[in-house]
Amino acid sequence: MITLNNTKATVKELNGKHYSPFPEMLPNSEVLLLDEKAKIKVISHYFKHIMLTLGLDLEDDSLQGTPERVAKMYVQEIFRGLNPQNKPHITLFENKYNYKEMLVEKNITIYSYCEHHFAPIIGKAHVAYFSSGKVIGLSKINRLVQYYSKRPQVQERLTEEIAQALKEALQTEDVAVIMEATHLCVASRGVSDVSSATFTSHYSGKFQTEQTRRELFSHLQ
Ligand SMILES: Nc1nc2c(ncn2[C@@H]2O[C@H](COP(=O)(O)OP(=O)(O)OP(=O)(O)O)[C@@H](O)[C@H]2O)c(=O)[nH]1
Ligand SMILES: [Zn+2]
Repeated sequence: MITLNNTKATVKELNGKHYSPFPEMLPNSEVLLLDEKAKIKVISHYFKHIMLTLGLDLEDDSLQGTPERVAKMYVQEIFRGLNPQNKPHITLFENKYNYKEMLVEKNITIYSYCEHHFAPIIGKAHVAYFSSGKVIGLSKINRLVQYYSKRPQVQERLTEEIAQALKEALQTEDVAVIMEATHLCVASRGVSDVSSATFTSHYSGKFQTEQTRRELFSHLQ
């Protein structure tokens, strides 16, 4: 039995490569208390079960480390946006230069994962805003997009979360987010359509007017 950080969580060690019953699920409230190391331990244990259930040979030296590799990848990389401690610190500057026009940060790489299949969502985000007196460090826009992407997502929520975070950071409603992405759960399995893409957008404040949107689209062409 392994005890994790004083929580009631216990997991039974697998007996060699034989399949054992699933360990008891942790309630969500206790999962949140686990630190990264403990989460990696629990996820690798479950992933080992998945591999064994699929009939994979965990004695194989190429597969032996896979449960821990996957667990580390989930916790420290592709789902790191689930940990609020990883939220980027946003640097704001005074708009001393009195820049009044639209700022567009385009072609920000999106690499997210669909929450239904845990398959990649790959695409681009374009973000625009008008300053309300504060200017954001450019790279912080990319970092915010990355942070919300590193979660199991649906594209609609991802678009809204980015828009909301920018509004809070910049203290303005004048924000637009446009996203175009390919969902590998649509392309590589199921309906297997490799050419379709999904387009989502959020327009608020000044971006609700036709003229401002036209200007934004002209920058994106
Ligand atoms: N709205 C929305 N749907 C998504 C997104 N990513 C994946 N999906 C869809 O989520 C749906 C899940 O539907 P289910 O019927 O439960 O899953 P499924 O049986 O695997 O469906 P198929 O993909 O059609 O084989 C699928 O239609 C996916 O295409 C997203 O970002 N937004
Ligand atoms: Zn999916």
